Amino acid sequence: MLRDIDLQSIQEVRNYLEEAKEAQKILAKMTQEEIDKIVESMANAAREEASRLAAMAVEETGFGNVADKTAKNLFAANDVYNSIKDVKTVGIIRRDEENRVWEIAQPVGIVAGIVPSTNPTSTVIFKSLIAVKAGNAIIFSPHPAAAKCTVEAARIMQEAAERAGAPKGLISCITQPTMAATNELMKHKLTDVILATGGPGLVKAAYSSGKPAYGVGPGNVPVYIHESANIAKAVELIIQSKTFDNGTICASEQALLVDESIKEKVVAELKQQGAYFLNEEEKQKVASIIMVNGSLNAKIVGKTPQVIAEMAGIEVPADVKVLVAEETGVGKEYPFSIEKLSPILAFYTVKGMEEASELALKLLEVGGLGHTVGIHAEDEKVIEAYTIDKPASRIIVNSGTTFGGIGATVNLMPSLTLGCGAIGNNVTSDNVTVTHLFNIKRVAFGVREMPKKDEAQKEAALTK
Ligand SMILES: CC(=O)SCCNC(=O)CCNC(=O)[C@H](O)C(C)(C)COP(=O)(O)OP(=O)(O)OC[C@H]1O[C@@H](n2cnc3c(N)ncnc32)[C@H](O)[C@@H]1OP(=O)(O)O
Repeated sequence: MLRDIDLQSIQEVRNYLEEAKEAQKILAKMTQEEIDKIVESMANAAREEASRLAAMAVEETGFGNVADKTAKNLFAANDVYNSIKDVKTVGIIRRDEENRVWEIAQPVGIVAGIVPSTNPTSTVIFKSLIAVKAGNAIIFSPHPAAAKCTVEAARIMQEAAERAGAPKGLISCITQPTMAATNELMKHKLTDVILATGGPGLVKAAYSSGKPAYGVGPGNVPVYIHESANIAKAVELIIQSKTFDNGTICASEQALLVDESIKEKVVAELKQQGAYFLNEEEKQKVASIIMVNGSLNAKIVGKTPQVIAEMAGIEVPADVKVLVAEETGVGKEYPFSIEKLSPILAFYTVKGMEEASELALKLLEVGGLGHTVGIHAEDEKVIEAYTIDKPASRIIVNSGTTFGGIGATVNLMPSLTLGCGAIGNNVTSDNVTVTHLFNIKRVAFGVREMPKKDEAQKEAALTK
């Protein structure tokens, strides 16, 4: 039985879809220069509003911190923008005269953008930029716990687009987030593609909608520290990455797999750089708040180690950056082994690469198949042997996995929607970007002829 609010929100979606259809028709007639001007204006506005949107997101969700959320918004406004601004997306985008094939960009039309509560404004900036650059309209479905800041981010993007000549209704956002509205958006005949970033339930709903969908599965990133690693540097990179926005990015480190031969040095370095190793009693207390009803407890997501410690009934010094628990088990019965989206790390000791490999696979099977793994090592032979069979779409070497995964510190496509490939139930293993939001039509000229029928028969007789 639908409630009044469901009916109202469904009507809101239908109105946005009608407006988006008209807006996209206008956009589809624009030149590359006109579209580029609009996208540039959007990126500029995102840059100007980065810190205000970050503050709104922290206030509304209680996840992360303003400085890092500002950096995340700026990552979308700068890195993502720079990576797409020169991509051709209008008309004939490639002429291969040697093979006589031309490629023509065809916008997908209307994109449904599902936005997670962990990255509620940066995802809007990112998805708006790639959708409009590819010639599409986009309608956002915000997470209920982050609706205000997501609506505001979409408003800023739309107004900036309009200032540069875009039509009304190109970018919009559901203001009353209900599952009825989100389902309407995902299933409606006017919706062409879904870009779903968020919790597993919603990604599954996107795949079941019958529409083409780019969904993003969960991460559970294991990071191997091999004995050849530069330990001090590796620990510095890991702490910076793991603590960014209090651990809310799905490519952030979840478990360290450390060679036994260097364990003592790694532990000392971690302690030196702000890690707090939980004793057995403290470990049990923290373990008891990591999960509720078999899933991650949203109350610990994006919180500081001090807040998490207090929730667990323990006390840690004010300068602690990350909580670490030594662990040997893997699976839902071992809460430290799951994706925690907070500054909590599991620490495993391994006897060399083979054991690390087996353990990494088990950790990925708990919930991060196809997502991301990391390795810190100087020996390239080890790097090659370790990485080659990993079921992960991004294998980040000697860099924090948060920044590596999203393409900030390695040469991967800058993105806030990270595909996990078929093994993660995703259609792509790419970092999703503008090229995923237009289709390519190919004009192919005849360059050879099929053999004529009688000639083909003669040839067949001769070869008998
Ligand atoms: C590159 C990157 O970093 S992408 C990051 C993407 N990854 C993630 O977001 C991590 C996965 N997310 C999660 O695990 C969870 O969202 C958490 C732990 C962060 C927060 O959890 P919670 O808010 O408690 O739960 P959840 O996100 O599942 O949603 C709560 C409710 O809102 C509903 N909801 C979520 N999104 C929407 C939406 N767009 N529209 C309508 N309803 C929605 C859910 O269906 C759920 O409803 P229910 O309580 O009736 O089942």
